[in-house]
Amino acid sequence: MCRAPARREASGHDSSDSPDRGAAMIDVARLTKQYGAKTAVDGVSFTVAPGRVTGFLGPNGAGKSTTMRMVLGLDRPTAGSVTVNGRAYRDSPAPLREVGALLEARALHPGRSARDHLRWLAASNRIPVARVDEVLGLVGLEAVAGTRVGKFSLGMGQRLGIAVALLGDPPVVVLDEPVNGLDPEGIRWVRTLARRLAAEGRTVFVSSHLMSEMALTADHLVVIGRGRILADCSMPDFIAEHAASFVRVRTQGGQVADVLRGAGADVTPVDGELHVQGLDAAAVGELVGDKGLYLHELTLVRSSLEDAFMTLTASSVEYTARDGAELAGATR
Ligand SMILES: Nc1ncnc2c1ncn2[C@@H]1O[C@H](COP(=O)(O)OP(=O)(O)OP(=O)(O)O)[C@@H](O)[C@H]1O
Repeated sequence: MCRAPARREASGHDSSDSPDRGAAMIDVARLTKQYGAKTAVDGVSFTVAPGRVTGFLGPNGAGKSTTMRMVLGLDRPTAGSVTVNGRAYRDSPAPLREVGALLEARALHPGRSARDHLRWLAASNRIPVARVDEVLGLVGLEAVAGTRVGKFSLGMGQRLGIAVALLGDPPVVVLDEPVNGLDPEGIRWVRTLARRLAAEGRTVFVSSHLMSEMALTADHLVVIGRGRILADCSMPDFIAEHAASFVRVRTQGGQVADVLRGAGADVTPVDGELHVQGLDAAAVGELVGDKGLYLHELTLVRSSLEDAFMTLTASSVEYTARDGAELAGATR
């Protein structure tokens, strides 16, 4: 089901209990973050499971980055808890080996080369230095490994950020807007990488504003709006539940619409075509054929993730604009 999970009690940050090391997952329990009077995250609970890509979606200001920052111990929850592999991130003795993360705001030393940056991180996390060239290869930055990071394009910076995330070969990977600034080839590369990491059994948690990209990348979705969970379900279930598919029919005259309505279908004329719900394409074709009528087009139109997302979050967009175009812009 595509519902937000029932609220449950916070499990606390106690890391002394034996964590379930076999299941490298992120467990968020009644997580709340307040900034003064503003509740950025409001009692959110969900689990990010291994072996699949979980997409994290929500309009601007929904609380995605704040949640991800709390997962990574960069922000302290006002209430509730987050555990990764059974314990709080800040209690991990080797965080980079446990969770690899790419966050929107990167703190890179502009005068340092990509290789030196990674070597410094490897040394301070007791990661073998040989892993540095491995990850540079993985993200396609070998040729510019000696270039100062300050000269990097946005896309190269994103690749370096992903190299940092993968440096410790972690079982859990958190990527906040990983395709920002990437060209189409880079976007495809991130998609393939995320899917491969999940296929290797890792826990992959990704936020993105690019719906078409998320639809191709994620197996499971957690959708947040105004700090609350709106949906937590598989990609197909989310789309099926929040956006209706229909059969598009082109024909001449009104007889076909009458036949379909007579069979109980819901028929809406739109710009010279009929949008039919309540009958599948085969049934439409057979009914019309039985009456000896002709069709010029018969197409199943599947609704997109974007349709479903817009339907679900329409009332949750933080900066709702009167103008429809601005509203679409508010969800990027
Ligand atoms: N440090 C802060 N101080 C005050 N308010 C904050 C702070 N960080 C975030 N907020 C507010 O908390 C809410 C959630 O912000 P957050 O950045 O988590 O949303 P988001 O879903 O990541 O949005 P976006 O898609 O725009 O990045 C917003 O209203 C934001 O203005």
